[in-house]
Amino acid sequence: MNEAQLDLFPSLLLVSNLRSGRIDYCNKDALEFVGSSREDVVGNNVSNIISRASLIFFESYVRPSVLATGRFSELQMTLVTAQQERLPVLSNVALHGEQLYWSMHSAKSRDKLYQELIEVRDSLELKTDELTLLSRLDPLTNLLNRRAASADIRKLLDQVNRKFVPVSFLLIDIDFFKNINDKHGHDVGDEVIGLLSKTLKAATRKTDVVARWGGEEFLIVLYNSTQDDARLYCKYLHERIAEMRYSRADRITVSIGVTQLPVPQRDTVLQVETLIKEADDALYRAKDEGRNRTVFHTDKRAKI
Ligand SMILES: Nc1nc2c(ncn2[C@@H]2O[C@H](COP(=O)(O)OP(=O)(O)OP(=O)(O)O)[C@@H](O)[C@H]2O)c(=O)[nH]1
Repeated sequence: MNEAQLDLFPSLLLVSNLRSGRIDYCNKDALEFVGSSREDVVGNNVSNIISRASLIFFESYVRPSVLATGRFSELQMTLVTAQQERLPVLSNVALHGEQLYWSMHSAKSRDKLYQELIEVRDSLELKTDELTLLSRLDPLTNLLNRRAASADIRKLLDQVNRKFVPVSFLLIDIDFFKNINDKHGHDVGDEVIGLLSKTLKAATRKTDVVARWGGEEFLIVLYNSTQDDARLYCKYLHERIAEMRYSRADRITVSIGVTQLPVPQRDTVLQVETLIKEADDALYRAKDEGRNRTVFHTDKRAKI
């Protein structure tokens, strides 16, 4: 086969000396790829057309492997053109005597496609994160919705089961909220719910769970909070809420029902539903006893 026939191959062909690195042969495709004439390439060193990083990789990793096995496949490297453009190629290398036979393919479109795929994946991940966050939040208040809060509470209880930390469950319900809607309209009601949510959020720590549990009902789970802590906390909440002012509505009060996580047995499976039910019973009593107050489920327990 003569050189003219080798020029017909639709890939980059190159022959170089293993020890000196001198290029002995280069086909037409390879010359066009690096943008040089045959005179500029043949007789020169491969280091003139291979990037420094590729050369270091070749010397330290590929050469020993080629010496041991006689070949190396799918070598990813970068060629540097006469215009100093860096172009990715994929090479197979075979050793015959002192000479290395290279066949290379441009990996430009493959790398571009790969890059595009990475960008699409990154933006999809970002979108998924945004959607996951959105699906966890209540749109009016930006607090956790009931479903997300339940999931977070289950995780928290799993943790507390392993290493006990006192936890308080608070159900908070706006008193006579229907009157606000009836007197001022639903929009004003929404504004009250939004402002109250901000107050609740501001009054909690990162480790607590704050959620919109229902229409005008909120759930706060206080992590590392004893019953005495919860009592002080609820007093603080009533005070903060009494201080709140609304542009178009009257002041509001809330009723709070609280339950405390009992010290768990090692194997106890804690039921979120049971704890919520206890807090709900206490809230019902708070409403029954005149509203604008906190009732503890444990107070009732002590009497039984
Ligand atoms: N504006 C507004 N109102 C809501 C929303 N969700 C629930 N509500 C209203 O909240 C009111 C709750 O009324 P009730 O359950 O009778 O309770 P209440 O008037 O707060 O009285 P007590 O809880 O017994 O103190 C209802 O009128 C609901 O329509 C909401 O997202 N926005």
